[in-house]
Amino acid sequence: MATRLDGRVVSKKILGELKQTVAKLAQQDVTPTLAVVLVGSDPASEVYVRNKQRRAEEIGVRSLMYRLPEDTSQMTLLAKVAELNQDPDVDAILVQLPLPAGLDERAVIDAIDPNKDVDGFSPVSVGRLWTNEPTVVASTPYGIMALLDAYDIDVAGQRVVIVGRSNIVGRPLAGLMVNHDATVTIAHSKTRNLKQLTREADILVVAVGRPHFIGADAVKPGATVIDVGISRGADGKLHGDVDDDTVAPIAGALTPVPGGVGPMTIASLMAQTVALAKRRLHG
Ligand SMILES: Nc1nc(=O)c2c([nH]1)NC[C@@H]1CN(c3ccc(C(=O)N[C@@H](CCC(=O)O)C(=O)O)cc3)C=[N+]21
Repeated sequence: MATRLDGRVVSKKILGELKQTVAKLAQQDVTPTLAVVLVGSDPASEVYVRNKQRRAEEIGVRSLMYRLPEDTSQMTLLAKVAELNQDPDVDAILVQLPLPAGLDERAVIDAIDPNKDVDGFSPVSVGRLWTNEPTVVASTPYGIMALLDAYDIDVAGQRVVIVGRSNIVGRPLAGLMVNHDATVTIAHSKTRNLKQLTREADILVVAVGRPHFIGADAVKPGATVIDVGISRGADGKLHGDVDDDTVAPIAGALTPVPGGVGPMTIASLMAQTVALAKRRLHG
């Protein structure tokens, strides 16, 4: 039976440490402040927003939430971003993705001050990631690396297959994995013989957003399987992309959904918000 990579336990520990850091910053009159913009409503974003508000409160990070209506114009959204860029009390800005159809995601991301871009989506941050320089990185990939590290799963020299090439998970995770000496393949919807490929993975990461997409026949026995998917089923429950019932008995390690990558994403977002706030002290 696979070891359960418990994101709740690991994130709790990280958040506990952050709470102490935040308390120290408070003595220097710094309150790390995260501004979140959610346009319309996306189910995965709603889960994220709810949980991060809760965690921010627990550790003393100020979280400002801006809910804009589904029919918000590009101009209004850009004006909101500009306002947050200029606000000296705001350390970190996060615009929830995906944006409703009709809004230009790239233009919005490019409008965020790279020094406040806590998702690491700005071209500057992406460039730094791929040249292996210190930078803010997307919270989900950051959280996955932290989770593997907590369980002493070393990625160096391992064959990593990432299914999904999104800017928020697949691509940045590939960069981090390469920086940590893994051998990385990114698979996607056009990949041929996907199963054959995923069966070669020592570490398989799945981020496609389709429940039960990966079954036992797509996993090498003993492999580490990271399930990034999160969809709400007709039963109202959250489901990942991996078929837990068949994969858990053969995998070496597996992240549950919920309770795996999700909580790690939040802890990583908090860690990077605090890191951005620390720059107020050192410039
Ligand atoms: N700019 C941007 N950055 C993101 O990182 C981003 C985004 N937009 N849009 C939406 C997705 C989705 N996402 C989640 C993060 C945590 C949970 C999470 O807390 N999951 C809990 C759910 C627990 C529950 O409520 O039952 C868990 O898996 O245990 C879920 C989803 C971040 N995303």
